[in-house]
Amino acid sequence: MATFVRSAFPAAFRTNARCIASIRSQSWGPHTGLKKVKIVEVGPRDGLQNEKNFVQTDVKVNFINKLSKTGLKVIEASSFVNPKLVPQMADGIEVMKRINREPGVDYPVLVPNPKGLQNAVTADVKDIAIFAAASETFSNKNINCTINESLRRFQDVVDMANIHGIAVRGYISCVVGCPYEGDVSPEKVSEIAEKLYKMGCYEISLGDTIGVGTPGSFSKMLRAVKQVIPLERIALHCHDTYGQALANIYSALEDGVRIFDGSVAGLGGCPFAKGATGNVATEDVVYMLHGIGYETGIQLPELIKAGNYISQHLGRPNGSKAAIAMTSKLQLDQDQV
Ligand SMILES: CC(C)(COP(=O)([O-])OP(=O)([O-])OC[C@H]1O[C@@H](n2cnc3c(N)ncnc32)[C@H](O)[C@@H]1OP(=O)([O-])[O-])[C@@H](O)C(=O)NCCC(=O)NCCSC(=O)C[C@@](C)(O)CC(=O)[O-]
Repeated sequence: MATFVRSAFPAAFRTNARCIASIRSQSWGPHTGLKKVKIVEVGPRDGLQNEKNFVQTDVKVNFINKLSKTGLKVIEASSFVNPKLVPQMADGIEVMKRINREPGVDYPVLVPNPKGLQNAVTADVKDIAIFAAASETFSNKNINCTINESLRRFQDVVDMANIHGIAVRGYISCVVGCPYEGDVSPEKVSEIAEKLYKMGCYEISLGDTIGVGTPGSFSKMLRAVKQVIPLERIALHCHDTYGQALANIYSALEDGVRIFDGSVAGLGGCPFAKGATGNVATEDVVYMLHGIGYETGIQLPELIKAGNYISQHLGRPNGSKAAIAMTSKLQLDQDQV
């Protein structure tokens, strides 16, 4: 298992003054000797952004409030993007103003540009995520600019975020495959990961946007990324289009990754990646991790209740196999939620 050697990285990487991430300083790497995993719940943002029918703000707020009671420490709550392109997230400021923010829980929102950052400041957001891609075509379709142009914009966003004491997470989409360009090279991913990390992102989430990855392609990609950023700053963001997400997460665990994104009930999809299905269901990830002996701090029955709540509102069955099995086993009747 590869372990990050701090001295291999320039001092500027370790003590980047622009990185507000001292408040995110908890270390998740295997070097800690602890079997701890951090879960980043993206259901309220990635899970809902592609829903055709508008989910009422009240429902979004209740959903996030329920997630806040599960032991999750990070809940990605919304995105501050062009509402004409992603109308489902148009109420992001309202959502952020109305949720009960639990102490010790972070509620990041996606921010693509300075305008989104201004909205984040208005909504008293403390944590944002910028989102780049490892494929030029996807970058253009998703955020209407080249990869290089997006990195320039993100630098402005990070600089503004630093002024306001807002921490910044970084995403990279299409880390193993692109819906338009096919295979993506590990070197391209590591190049962008390094730039986002140098910019001051406290964590880099590697997104398999269309869920095509396997443990084989993930392992090659991770090997490249681990050369340029500390292992404990790497997160994985798996979609389950090809049913590979849990296998990919298990394999990444073996490679030392300890931060995983998930979306309760397996909700999700990207409006700019046709055919991509939902994220890996957080309930399934937590069930697997607890089974192996990892601590997540999450109470699985409460998480299942939150997933059942939103599934009920969307009018479809919960997409998590663990949730379906445990709902009937624990008699978590949806009427109770
Ligand atoms: C990036 C932009 C904004 C560029 O959009 P643009 O068209 O290049 O920007 P613009 O500056 O020309 O503005 C166009 C209009 O958008 C407005 N606008 C501009 N910015 C904002 C903003 N922040 N908030 C609110 N409004 C905004 C702006 O005011 C203007 O309004 P108009 O004059 O037409 O009325 C646009 O392309 C966009 O919003 N794209 C949506 C991207 C998105 O949300 N994608 C889905 C999330 S990414 C994802 O799901 C992948 C991930 C993270 O989960 C990981 C993975 O799985 O791979």
